[in-house]
Amino acid sequence: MPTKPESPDTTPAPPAGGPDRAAAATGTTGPAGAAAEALIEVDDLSVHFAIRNGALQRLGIGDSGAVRAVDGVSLTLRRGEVLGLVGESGSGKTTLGRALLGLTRATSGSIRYDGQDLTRLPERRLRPLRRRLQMVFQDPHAALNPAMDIRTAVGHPLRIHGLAAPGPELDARVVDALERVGLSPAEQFLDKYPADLSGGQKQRVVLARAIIAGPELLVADEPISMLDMSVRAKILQLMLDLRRDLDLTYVYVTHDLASAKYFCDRIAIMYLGRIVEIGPTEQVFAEPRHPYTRALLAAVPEPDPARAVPRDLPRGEIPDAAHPPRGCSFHPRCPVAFERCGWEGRDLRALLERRWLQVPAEQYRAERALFADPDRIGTPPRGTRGEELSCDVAPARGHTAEELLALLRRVREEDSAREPREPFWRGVTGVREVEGRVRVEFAPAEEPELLPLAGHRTACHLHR
Ligand SMILES: Nc1ncnc2c1ncn2[C@@H]1O[C@H](COP(=O)(O)OP(=O)(O)OP(=O)(O)O)[C@@H](O)[C@H]1O
Repeated sequence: MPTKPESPDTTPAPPAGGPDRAAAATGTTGPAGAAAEALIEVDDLSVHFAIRNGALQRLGIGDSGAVRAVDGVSLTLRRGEVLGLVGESGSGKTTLGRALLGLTRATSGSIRYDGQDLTRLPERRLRPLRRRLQMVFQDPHAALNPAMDIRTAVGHPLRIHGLAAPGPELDARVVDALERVGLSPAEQFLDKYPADLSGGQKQRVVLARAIIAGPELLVADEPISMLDMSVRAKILQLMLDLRRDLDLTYVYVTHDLASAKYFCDRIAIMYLGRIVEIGPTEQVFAEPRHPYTRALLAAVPEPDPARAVPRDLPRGEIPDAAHPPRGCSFHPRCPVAFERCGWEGRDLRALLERRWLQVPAEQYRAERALFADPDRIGTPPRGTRGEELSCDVAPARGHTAEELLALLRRVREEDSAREPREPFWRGVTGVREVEGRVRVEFAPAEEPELLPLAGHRTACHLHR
């Protein structure tokens, strides 16, 4: 790993609507100092992708809704910083990164850059801005056209933005860009094709193409993950050198905390379309506050076996972004969840599924047979965040609500006697019979807001 240069600034950006708003967006309430200028301000940004189930919808019985890839994100990107967007697959990092460049359209919210709201600009007005807002993709092999020589590939942004016509001036600028990314003597690369280059060289060409038109921001989406281990650190170091020499700002999209630790000034931890923790990298690593951040950090391989920590993330998988969990999206996986985190009907289903994996087969069959439709307990309508304060569970034909009620009470008692206790029951305020069904009632819940804590910001009810 390269040595991380001194951070240019980890103090808050100047207020963009009052100090509270600035603090909320930057993820820090650190001491005032030489405030870095805001390059981009994102306010309450959402990107939802419509789910279309064409044939069924035409019949009026289809499943509709939206994947909430980015869901109410606010942040300020400061000029000259490296901001990491970190999270598991599906957390919305790439979509947020693309939205910052206008490559993916926002559903709502704003992205202010250079006095304009990118979310409202038509494509023809976005196009000239792309010279200053560039993307570096994960796979350098796919990013380069195999039939295009390096001269043409790297010079392409200058041509499409009308900054240079083919000829000596364009060639000189291509040579300069290639030299800046460490490909020298650059002239020897001009007539080569991607197939003539190694993976690391291709990523350098991709970087040369990204910087040639004088950008301000590079959104780099897993720029080293497809590269050989031996060249990853060199590419990150090159990117840091380019930032210094060309006054660049980076958004670094990654699921790899180790590289984020060395590369980023600040990191935003994303979970299911939201930022759950944001702050200066050192602080987030030294004092992670959100249980999800802690779980991610615990999953980073520990080189020192004496300090080995559990590698697994908490139980369960990242939920479907088409209907995120009620309250805090992380609560179904959270080891320290409590009453107000947003328990709901599908958590009961997950609990029963876990139980049925553990009990003897005969007991599993007997218990499952009591439920009319155990696979759909608590399933919220597609496209909605669970909002129900209770969930009704119907008994199977031939069984009664009393039998179901007795079973659920027994499960609750068993779970409550166990260590560690099952957190689900902490959010259950009542289990009773209503009109031939069993109603499970839940404590009120809110979505946690990003609030300041220990120099960074965390969205977790534990820290309110
Ligand atoms: N064009 C699209 N149409 C529909 N759904 C999409 C689209 N792009 C992304 N999604 C969905 O949005 C959610 C967020 O995806 P995104 O790629 O932004 O996450 P990510 O954190 O970058 O994941 P990865 O590391 O796997 O790229 C996922 O549920 C994904 O399936």
